[in-house]
Amino acid sequence: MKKVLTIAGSDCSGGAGIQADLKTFSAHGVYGMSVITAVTAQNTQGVFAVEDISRDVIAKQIEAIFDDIEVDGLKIGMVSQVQTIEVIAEKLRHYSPETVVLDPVMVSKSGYHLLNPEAEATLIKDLLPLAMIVTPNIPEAEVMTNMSINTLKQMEDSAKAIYQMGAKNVFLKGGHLENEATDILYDGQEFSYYSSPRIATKNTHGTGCTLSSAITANLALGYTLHQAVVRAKEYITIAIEHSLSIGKGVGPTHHFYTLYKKAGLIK
Ligand SMILES: Nc1ncnc2c1ncn2[C@@H]1O[C@H](COP(=O)(O)OP(=O)(O)O)[C@@H](O)[C@H]1O
Ligand SMILES: Cc1ncc(COP(=O)(O)O)c(N)n1
Repeated sequence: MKKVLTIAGSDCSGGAGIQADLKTFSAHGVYGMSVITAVTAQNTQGVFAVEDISRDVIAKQIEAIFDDIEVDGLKIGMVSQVQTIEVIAEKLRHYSPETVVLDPVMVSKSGYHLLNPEAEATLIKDLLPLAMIVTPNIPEAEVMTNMSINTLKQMEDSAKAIYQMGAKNVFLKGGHLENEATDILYDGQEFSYYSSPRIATKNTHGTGCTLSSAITANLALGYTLHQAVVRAKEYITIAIEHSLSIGKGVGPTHHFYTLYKKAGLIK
């Protein structure tokens, strides 16, 4: 069985972060492991508290995994603080895993800064070069490039600018624009486009976490980058289509729809 790791924050309500990542991994039939960078108190309505895990305990979690278990794919989500980023980068440089997906999580859908704004430059400097692919949403790409993005052309310009910062592949998600949900991949030479009809739902809590975990799982399973992205886009589209009206706010995606349907548990 392929073994896949998420380095991210915990979302106690189970919609985003570590919890979304592990559900996505399970749905892909890979063995999920987690290094927790921060514990958040959040739900479908907002983020109410965050406690960052110490540098030392993050280091120990990473060592505990890599010193014992082969890691076939790894994703990085919420990293909170400069010291969190520095210790992750130091450990990854030591263990040099090949397949690293970086989701540069910055602000939650409810507007909470999950990444300290002072740590944005460190994330770009220390983590971008270690990643095989980086998956910003539009607000994150705007922060990274200081550009405003309202059109597909502006998405392309921003993806190019992120590539020039040292990313090997840039997957810019278009969920925050109107019309179709079009994401783009830039590999330094050409653009590929991945579109799906926009689904009319408010339940998109954790979509970014889910998508980057699905890319990671598919890469670990041996798919090429392009195949992994196509499969992940299919996965997130089904997960949003069957998203769950759990809680009073922005509900989570459905990770097991396809599995349950195949098993005859959903008619
Ligand atoms: N309403 C929607 N209908 C269909 N796909 C969507 C919708 N909202 C987001 N997506 C897709 O979900 C994925 C995550 O999108 P996005 O919302 O841009 O990221 P984030 O969750 O990081 O803010 C992307 O593939 C995007 O195109
Ligand atoms: C611990 C944690 N990590 C990431 C997100 C971003 O979630 P979204 O994908 O909805 O932007 C979150 N809300 N909480």
